[in-house]
Amino acid sequence: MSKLIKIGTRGSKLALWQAYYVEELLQKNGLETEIVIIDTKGDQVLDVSISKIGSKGVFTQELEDQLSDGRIDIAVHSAKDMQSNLPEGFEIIAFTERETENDVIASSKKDISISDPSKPLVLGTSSTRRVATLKHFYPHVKTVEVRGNLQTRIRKMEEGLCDALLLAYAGVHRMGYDDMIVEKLKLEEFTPAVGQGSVAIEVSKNLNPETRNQIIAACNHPETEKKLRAERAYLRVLEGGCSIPVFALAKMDNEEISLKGGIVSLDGQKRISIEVKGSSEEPEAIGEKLAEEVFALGGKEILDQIKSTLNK
Ligand SMILES: NCc1[nH]cc(CCC(=O)O)c1CC(=O)O
Repeated sequence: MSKLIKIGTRGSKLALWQAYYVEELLQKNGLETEIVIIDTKGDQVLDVSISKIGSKGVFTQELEDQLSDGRIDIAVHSAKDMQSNLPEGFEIIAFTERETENDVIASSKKDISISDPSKPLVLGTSSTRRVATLKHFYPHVKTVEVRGNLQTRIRKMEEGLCDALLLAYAGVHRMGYDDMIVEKLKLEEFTPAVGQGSVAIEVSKNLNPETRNQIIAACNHPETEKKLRAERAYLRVLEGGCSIPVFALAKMDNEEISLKGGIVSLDGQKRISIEVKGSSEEPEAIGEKLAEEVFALGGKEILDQIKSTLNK
């Protein structure tokens, strides 16, 4: 008999969607499940920007505490929100099949365009990558910081804080707000954050091997896993979490991975974006090669400058 799998998740609607999605994958494979909702620091502190709370583990710490003592067996997260280096004793064992990776503009208004400088536009976002990318490609667009879950952000937009929101397609789609999408942004400009669109399953390294294998068989999407390993290796070299404006997107064709990625300075002045290729047998090596080449082109200076600004 297989054991009951306790799925730990944050309580936001998007987090719950992810938990139910994973639950369904597990149940389809004959596993029994239970969902445990856990409150995290990132959910409680809504008035301080994430980059100021300290990016490390604001959304993951409490889930890891419960993984350690066995109150939950797996923690479900947006892959994008996972630090590139997990604390000792934890590992990601599965990445679910990736959703469309693009960023999108979502609004209740219809006449929104980011490429027409004659139309003033205020976009709500709290991502340094999105703000810096806008400054680089669309300097006429103004931004305002909007935090909170998707529902809260939409409410703030409708109250007039901004004209539209800049969000991941995956989240908007999962929450059923497709009809608010006014523009799907180009991957070449708004290259997504590492991991965007996939759901990651984190466990304690003490999880019993049989359960571990059952979870992998039920939930892991091997192509997504290889792509995200390449992307995450890039992020690991840069020691960045989701608060640093770096980006990377892997594509896989047969057994070859091409990884496009780079970094953009906070003021949008400098942006490096390149592509490297390699064998999907060694995805991490591709991510490391990307980091090396980005650094060689001046990325290290941009990164150091970003880190010193964010740590002030
Ligand atoms: N940083 C918050 C976050 N984490 C994951 C998603 C969306 C779903 C995903 O990318 O998997 C979002 C919202 C957003 O960026 O618009």
